[in-house]
Amino acid sequence: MTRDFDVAILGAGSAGYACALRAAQLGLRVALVDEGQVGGTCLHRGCIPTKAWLQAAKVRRTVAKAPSFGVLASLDGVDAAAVKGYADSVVGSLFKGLTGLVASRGITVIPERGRLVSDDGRGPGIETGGRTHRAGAVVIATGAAPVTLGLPVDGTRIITSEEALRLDALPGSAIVLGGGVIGVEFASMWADLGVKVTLLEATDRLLPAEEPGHSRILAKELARRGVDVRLGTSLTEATATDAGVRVLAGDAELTADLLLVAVGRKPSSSGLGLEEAGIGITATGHVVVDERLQTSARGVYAAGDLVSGPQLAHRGYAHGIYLAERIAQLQGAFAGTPTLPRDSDIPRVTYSSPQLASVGLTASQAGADAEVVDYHLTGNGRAQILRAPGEREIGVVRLVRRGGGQIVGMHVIGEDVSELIAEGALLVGWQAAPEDVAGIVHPHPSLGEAVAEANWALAGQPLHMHS
Ligand SMILES: Cc1cc2nc3c(=O)[nH]c(=O)nc-3n(C[C@H](O)[C@H](O)[C@H](O)COP(=O)(O)OP(=O)(O)OC[C@H]3O[C@@H](n4cnc5c(N)ncnc54)[C@H](O)[C@@H]3O)c2cc1C
Ligand SMILES: NC(=O)c1ccc[n+]([C@@H]2O[C@H](COP(=O)([O-])OP(=O)(O)OC[C@H]3O[C@@H](n4cnc5c(N)ncnc54)[C@H](O)[C@@H]3O)[C@@H](O)[C@H]2O)c1
Repeated sequence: MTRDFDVAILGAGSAGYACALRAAQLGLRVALVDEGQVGGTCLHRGCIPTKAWLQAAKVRRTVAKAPSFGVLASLDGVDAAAVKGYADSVVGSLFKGLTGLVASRGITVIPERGRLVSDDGRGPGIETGGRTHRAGAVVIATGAAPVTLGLPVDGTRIITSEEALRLDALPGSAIVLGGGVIGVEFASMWADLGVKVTLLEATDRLLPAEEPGHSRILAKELARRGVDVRLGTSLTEATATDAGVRVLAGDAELTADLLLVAVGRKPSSSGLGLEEAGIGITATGHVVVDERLQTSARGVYAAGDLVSGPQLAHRGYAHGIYLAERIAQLQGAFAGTPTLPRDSDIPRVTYSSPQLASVGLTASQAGADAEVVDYHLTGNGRAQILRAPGEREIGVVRLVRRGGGQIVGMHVIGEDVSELIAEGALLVGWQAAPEDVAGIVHPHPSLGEAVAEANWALAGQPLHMHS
């Protein structure tokens, strides 16, 4: 039977393009269909541009406190158009590299809107512009889009993260709706760039999935930098006005130049032909899959933000790589063992100031026999060097161990601590016990020593820590 491709992928974001790259590497003939640009949300409208804006915010904060390090500098302001230019240049350079890589692996990119076509005996397919591309397997990876709660999003006064990243002038004031990852990153970044920010969160804490103590530290730290953090506050009405936006939230009426709506992202699963193919979609819009990411339609799989669980780029990569190997295995092109990581082993980072990073279980999720160690970065030489003199050190590394056995969680908060979580992912993913890793030497002075110190404490041999 002649098929156009071994695998056809709908959506070229983190999940889709990772699947394409790995499948091509394994010798499969691959089609990658996307109506937008290869790289998807993360590269063009998500991870990369937000982190570039956060870096600009950090530079401004650093310049503002330069004199306390003995360096004389003056802060003249922020040129938002130039910051956007810098963010665009980072995206552009990564995009160039990615498109070159995709081309070098012989992947056929189809730059069109597509939809699933059921298996008619020749395999499932993707239809684009009246043409059907049949394949041995189809991967659906169409991602997610902002939830707007029916608010009148106009892209100017009432916006989502998509428009926020395209601003070439900063607002004087902003209301951020939602104290999840997007809300917290924008609130932190805008506050550091000089915007007056009000942050509204419906639950009683920011970043509800993180350790409660770390949520409290974050809220306090944002408030210290001028963010008006309002917890337990839902918005009831938002109206764009000539001057900006008017918002009713709880008993308060608030005004600002703009409102950023950041209350979650809904899977983009409708209008793709999935229901017609008999594929289950949950009330939240997630595609129903089994433990191998297979849908109920033969030869059709789903990956990334479409699948219930943390909406993270690196989870998308892991799904894509797994599916490429699984499909290649079924087609006789891969002899290895494809492994799909558990969602609980996937690390998360919020790149605000301070940063929060975590992997595995929180202390309360670990249960009654959990042992917890908090190593405060006040005892860490590198942390002391990084913070401005006179500033209070608020960083903490928390390790959670279950019943005298393996480490099941690591949760950190502090400046520049995001890179530490890769070690946490190794500890949790390899089910290490503190005694197993107590002999691993960490460089001095480094933030990583805080992880070693927490491990030593759990192994009953704390060094720079009172027992
Ligand atoms: C502001 C923001 C910041 C973020 N920061 C981070 C971060 O720092 N770290 C992190 O891990 N995650 C971050 N994320 C989340 C991350 O971007 C997503 O988890 C990731 O992009 C999901 O990948 P995906 O492949 O599932 O979907 P996407 O990347 O959304 O890709 C889906 C692709 O499908 C295409 N598509 C959809 N429908 C069709 C169709 N019918 N036909 C053709 N093409 C179609 C779209 O054009 C898109 O390119 C952030 C998200 C946002 C919004
Ligand atoms: N650094 C990163 O990894 C990163 C950065 C940005 C986005 N993302 C991903 O994008 C996804 C979407 O981010 P998000 O922040 O939009 O969603 P989220 O689910 O992380 O947070 C949404 C927040 O909005 C609150 N909320 C909901 N309705 C509300 C209302 N009516 N009033 C006030 N608050 C309300 C929720 O309680 C929650 O805290 C996340 O799941 C995340 O995984 C990741």
